[in-house]
Amino acid sequence: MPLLEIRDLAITYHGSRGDVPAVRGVDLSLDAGKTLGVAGESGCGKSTLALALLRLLPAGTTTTGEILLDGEDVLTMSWGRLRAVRWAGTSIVFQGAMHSLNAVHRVGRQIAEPILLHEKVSEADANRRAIELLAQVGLPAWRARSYPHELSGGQRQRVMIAMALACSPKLIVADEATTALDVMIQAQVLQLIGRLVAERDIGLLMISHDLSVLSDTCQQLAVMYAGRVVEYGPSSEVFTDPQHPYAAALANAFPTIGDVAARRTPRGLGGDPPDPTDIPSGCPFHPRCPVALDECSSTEVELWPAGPSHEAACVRVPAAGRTA
Ligand SMILES: Nc1ncnc2c1ncn2[C@@H]1O[C@H](COP(=O)(O)OP(=O)(O)OP(=O)(O)O)[C@@H](O)[C@H]1O
Repeated sequence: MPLLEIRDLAITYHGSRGDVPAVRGVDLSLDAGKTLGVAGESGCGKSTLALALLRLLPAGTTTTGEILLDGEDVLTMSWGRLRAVRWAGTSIVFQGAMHSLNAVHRVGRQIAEPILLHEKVSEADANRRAIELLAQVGLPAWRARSYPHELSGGQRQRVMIAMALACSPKLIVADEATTALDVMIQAQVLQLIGRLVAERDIGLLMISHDLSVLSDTCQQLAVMYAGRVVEYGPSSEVFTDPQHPYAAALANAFPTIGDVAARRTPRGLGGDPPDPTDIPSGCPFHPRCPVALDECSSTEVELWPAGPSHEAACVRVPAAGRTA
């Protein structure tokens, strides 16, 4: 059984602009100890998906489908069970640790807090665990007495990772967890996350607009556009041989180390993603697609096989791969 199985997930906000279908029929799965990256431009529904995994969406949002964590549906479990799942089952690392950490408490205390809340341990034991966790993310014990403003951005993000690990979760969701950091620190923090999840057999669902960052860290990649997954498969294939024109554009939108070394300019992605209250008919990417066919403005295709374990939702994927 997969650690996480998302089935036909659809999420609609009901806001002042009317209904916003932010996630539309997403299926994803992740095994324990494996890493899955979810990529896409701003507004494609990545954070909405992440928040749904812990039922953190605003009240009144409509969510249908299933989010099975070890076979148990997060969307229908009791509040008591959900409290236990938050931290001990799934924990989230957000972008911008300064806003997620409490400015008036020392970071050691903030790491010890979820341990005290979820486990029957003494304060001294929780503090000892906090110091061990700091060591695991590369921070010395004396840092436990620091306040968030006394740390650098990279150190704060390490504290967030220590907090996320505090109650030994089965799944970590990292939502743009390294985006605000400079490139060198980002690489260090990504390496740290990768090592810790591998050592502890934790599933990692990592969200970023940057496909190249995800392809370095994750084994599987899902590319989202206008609330749907448009390509899904092994990282190496999706990044180096994308089948959907949007995934291809995204893969080209960021410079690789090779591009930087050769001073090549990556191709930009023209236009903007659609307003989710007014998604174009057919394939939602067709107005921006450089290789759109006539049928793309009327037909929205489902994901279909583009390889043995690779799927893409594009009419141009060779017919041999199609199941229907
Ligand atoms: N509380 C809300 N009420 C109404 N609409 C919302 C709400 N939160 C998000 N949305 C809309 O849902 C869509 C998806 O937003 P979401 O934050 O999931 O995208 P994203 O891919 O994570 O973008 P970003 O990378 O900018 O965070 C966007 O169009 C956004 O405006």
